[in-house]
Amino acid sequence: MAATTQEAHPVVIAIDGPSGTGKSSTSKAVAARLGLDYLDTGAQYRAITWWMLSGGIDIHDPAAVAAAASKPEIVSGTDPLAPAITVDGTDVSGPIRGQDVTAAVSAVSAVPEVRSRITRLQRTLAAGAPRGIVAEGRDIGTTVLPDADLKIFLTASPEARAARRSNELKGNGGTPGVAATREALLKRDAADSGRTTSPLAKAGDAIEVDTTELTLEQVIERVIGLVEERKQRVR
Ligand SMILES: Nc1ncnc2c1ncn2[C@@H]1O[C@H](COP(=O)(O)OP(=O)(O)O)[C@@H](O)[C@H]1O
Ligand SMILES: Nc1ccn([C@H]2C[C@H](O)[C@@H](COP(=O)(O)OP(=O)(O)O)O2)c(=O)n1
Repeated sequence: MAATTQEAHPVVIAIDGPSGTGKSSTSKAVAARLGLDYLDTGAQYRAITWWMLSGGIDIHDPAAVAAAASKPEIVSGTDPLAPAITVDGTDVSGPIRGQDVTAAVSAVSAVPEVRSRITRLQRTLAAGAPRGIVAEGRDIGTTVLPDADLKIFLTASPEARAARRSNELKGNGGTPGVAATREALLKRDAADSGRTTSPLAKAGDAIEVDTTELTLEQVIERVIGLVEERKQRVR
């Protein structure tokens, strides 16, 4: 009998959760170690928000945001070792992390026309990833890639998340304290979980990993372990 050759099918991993749970760090490392593409969907929502703020669009007017949603060209690089994002050809990877964008992104990303545009981009990138992709965000497992091979939902206590973010902002020259950072995170969680279209939510078939007491390396190993387990099961 002729030996059958099995083409490896691209693996799709969805990692969701609130801010500061470790989605970006974990997803980048998992993608790099497994040779997969990486997609930071939060960076795309931040990029369109940056463009709206730069153009003077009133981000609290959903009709104005919806009318402009299809205008900017957003291009995401998917190399986990060199994530890149441009808007109309301009590299915005620095400016999208600013406090102004962080404060405005939940309002912009709640607008259905923004979500449908960005979701389309995300699905195109995932479908074109030759070996597969690790995509991270808020609605990847529920809406963007509901057929993902593995869905992870990261959580952590508000205190741990605020301490991590505050530390990171300090490293970038900012000075917000842990208490202020905690309040801002909880406000964004509430907005992202409470919106009507595709809110932040754990998919029914997602595996929850509480990262509060885990090091980043432990979280990465846990996710890679779950990918391996999943592969064994489908073999
Ligand atoms: N398990 C962990 N323990 C301690 N710090 C972590 C852990 N995971 C991530 N971090 C740090 O916390 C900060 C936020 O992580 P990040 O991956 O950006 O989270 P998210 O993408 O969920 O907002 C980063 O500075 C990162 O290095
Ligand atoms: N799939 C996604 C990803 C992000 N968003 C929105 C909601 C989030 O508050 C912002 C920013 O996401 P981002 O992942 O960059 O935020 P953090 O770095 O975790 O603080 O974008 C979304 O609505 N859907």
